Amino acid sequence: MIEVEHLSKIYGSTPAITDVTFNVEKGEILGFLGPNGAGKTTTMRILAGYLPASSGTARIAGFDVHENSLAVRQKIGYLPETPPLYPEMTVEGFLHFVARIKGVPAGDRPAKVKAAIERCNLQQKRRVIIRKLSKGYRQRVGIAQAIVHDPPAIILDEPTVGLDPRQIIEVRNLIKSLAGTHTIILSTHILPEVSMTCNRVTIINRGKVVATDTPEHLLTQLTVGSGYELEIEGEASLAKQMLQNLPGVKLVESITAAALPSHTPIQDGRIYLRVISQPGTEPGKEIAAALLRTGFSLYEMRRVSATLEDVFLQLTTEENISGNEADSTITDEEEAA
Ligand SMILES: Nc1ncnc2c1ncn2[C@@H]1O[C@H](COP(=O)(O)OP(=O)(O)OP(=O)(O)O)[C@@H](O)[C@H]1O
Repeated sequence: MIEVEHLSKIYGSTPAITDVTFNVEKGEILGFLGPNGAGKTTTMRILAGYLPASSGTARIAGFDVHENSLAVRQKIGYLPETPPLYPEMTVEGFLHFVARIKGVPAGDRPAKVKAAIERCNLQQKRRVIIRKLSKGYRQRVGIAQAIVHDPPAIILDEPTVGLDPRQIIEVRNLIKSLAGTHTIILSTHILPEVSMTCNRVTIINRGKVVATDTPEHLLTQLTVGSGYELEIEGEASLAKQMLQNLPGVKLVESITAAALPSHTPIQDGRIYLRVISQPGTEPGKEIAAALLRTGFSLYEMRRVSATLEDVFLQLTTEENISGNEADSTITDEEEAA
């Protein structure tokens, strides 16, 4: 339904996105995830036909966004970061207006507006002036204006920014209810948004796609993974070597003091290790038995699960290392948390 191939955009001499390629299948919700400045809005605006690309192509329902921009605008609903609302209009009046400019025939407009109002749970507010609505309701009106002409594809740029936790849940549920009948791209810099809402995720950093996959698959593909954290006494290199050879163990690494949970009392002579298991295995019993058999004292053993946050940090950090530049990724993640 949405096909993006080798898309690039350069502002002056600054590349905002470079060689971006991804697809979204019919009925799917794709999360477009990246830190601030990664190039999400630029990509969304090109797809919505509001900005020409410097090179590459994007097609929506088979129509090229540049060559057939009018047809594309009929096929998509777009919610920009700041919803384009007319504050002095009523919700219903505004949606009628949008339906008209989106080319919905006059006879069909009442039914389309009613459907969008119901879908976005705005029945109680349909006669209210937009200026008087809370931010959460305004965001629903923003989504209603994106879907009022019943487009097959919907592009939502950071739809939950600035909402309170209850409103965030409501908007996420609304987006999920649109999947299946609609194809959705949802841009966000908030990780939980992706794992809670999306079937697949494209991760973008510094204008380049660094991964596209299901959230579950991303977790198993990378060196981050589920495993165990250990506090033991003994020689670190011997423990690592011994554990590394156990069946089901993928990786053994030291945990630095800075990475330990803040409540951990660091004891002299103790070593702290993270053992990452092979996907689908649970070598906990073997690890404990091997440690005791070889004379290491085991003080603590905790199961740990990888999160999408680990994947995101790993991918964006690898990108930074290869780009050899500092980045604000950690700050963005702290913000997201
Ligand atoms: N009109 C513009 N002129 C010049 N540079 C721009 C312009 N718009 C965006 N950029 C730059 O392009 C890059 C990508 O910006 P973009 O807004 O697409 O990122 P984003 O992922 O949407 O970030 P955010 O989450 O902060 O909105 C950034 O480095 C930004 O500074």
